[in-house]
Amino acid sequence: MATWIDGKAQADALRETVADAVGRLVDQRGLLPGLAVILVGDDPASQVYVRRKGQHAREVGMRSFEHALPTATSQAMLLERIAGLNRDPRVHGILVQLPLPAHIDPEAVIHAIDPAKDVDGFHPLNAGALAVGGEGLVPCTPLGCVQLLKSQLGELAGQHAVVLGRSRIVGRPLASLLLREDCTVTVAHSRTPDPATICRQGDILVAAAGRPGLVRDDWVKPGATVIDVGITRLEDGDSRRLVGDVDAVSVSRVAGALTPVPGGVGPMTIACLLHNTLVAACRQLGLPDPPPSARAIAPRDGLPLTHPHG
Ligand SMILES: Nc1nc2c(c(=O)[nH]1)N[C@@H](CN(C=O)c1ccc(C(=O)N[C@@H](CCC(=O)O)C(=O)O)cc1)CN2
Repeated sequence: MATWIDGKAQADALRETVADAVGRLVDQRGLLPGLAVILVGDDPASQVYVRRKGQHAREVGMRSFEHALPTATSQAMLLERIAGLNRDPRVHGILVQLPLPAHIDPEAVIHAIDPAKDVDGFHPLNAGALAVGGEGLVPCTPLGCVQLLKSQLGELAGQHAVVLGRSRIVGRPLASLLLREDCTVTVAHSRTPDPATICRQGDILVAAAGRPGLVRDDWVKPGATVIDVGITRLEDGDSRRLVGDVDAVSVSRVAGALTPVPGGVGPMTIACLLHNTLVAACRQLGLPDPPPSARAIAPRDGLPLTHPHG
């Protein structure tokens, strides 16, 4: 039976570390990191995530700037808002919540954000830096996945990691990050023939395909560490539930360890956003990067065998 990797507990620990570092920055340097989050439209899930980002930013002692814009906002108006935030010295991190309404080109929006404030790590300068092993800002979900893997396995060097999915937000940057950790990396995607056979070769398997329940027990190498990035809302009459890309019931019988949905990668995404905002603030002021979170990446043991969040 697999061990559950508790992303919520890891995210709590990372937020505490960020809060300590923010406290030191305020006390010793008089610097208050600021995070600006822009939401266009009224997608209910995005509203939840944006509200949580603002709330968690305030809880770790940062300044939070929340910009809720109507669905009809034009691309030009959005770009103007971003230009204002790029100029604002109180703002060290800028994020535009995705997805955007169909009339707005996400590429144009991502390009408009100052790369030094791009705490999502999506700007081509940051994506390029990650691809060539340079110093940029790293997308939050892949960063969270690597922290969860390190919490479980310690050293990742030499592990064969299979990443299922090649999106710009998760699959591609995660493959680069895992290479940086000296893993052997295979990326499988929607055009890969026989993905089950490829996935079954992974000591680490990250499912980021956006297809609920795709990964079943016969896709998983016995004892593998499985990270489930998928979050799909299923509604069945009055009942609603969140499901991942992994069929947790069958996979938990084969895997060595597995992240739950909810309570796995999702909470780490927001905690890593706060970490990125802290890093961005330090860099903009010419200060050294804060040390990586010892508490959040220390291997843990004694984890429960039951699903940690019900
Ligand atoms: N600009 C961005 N847009 C989006 C990103 C992103 O990283 N940057 N990622 C996702 C949404 N997202 C953060 O924005 C996100 C998704 C899920 C969670 C989370 O904590 N999920 C919980 C379940 C919460 C629920 O009840 O719905 C969990 O998995 O336990 C946090 C952040 C797309 N857009």
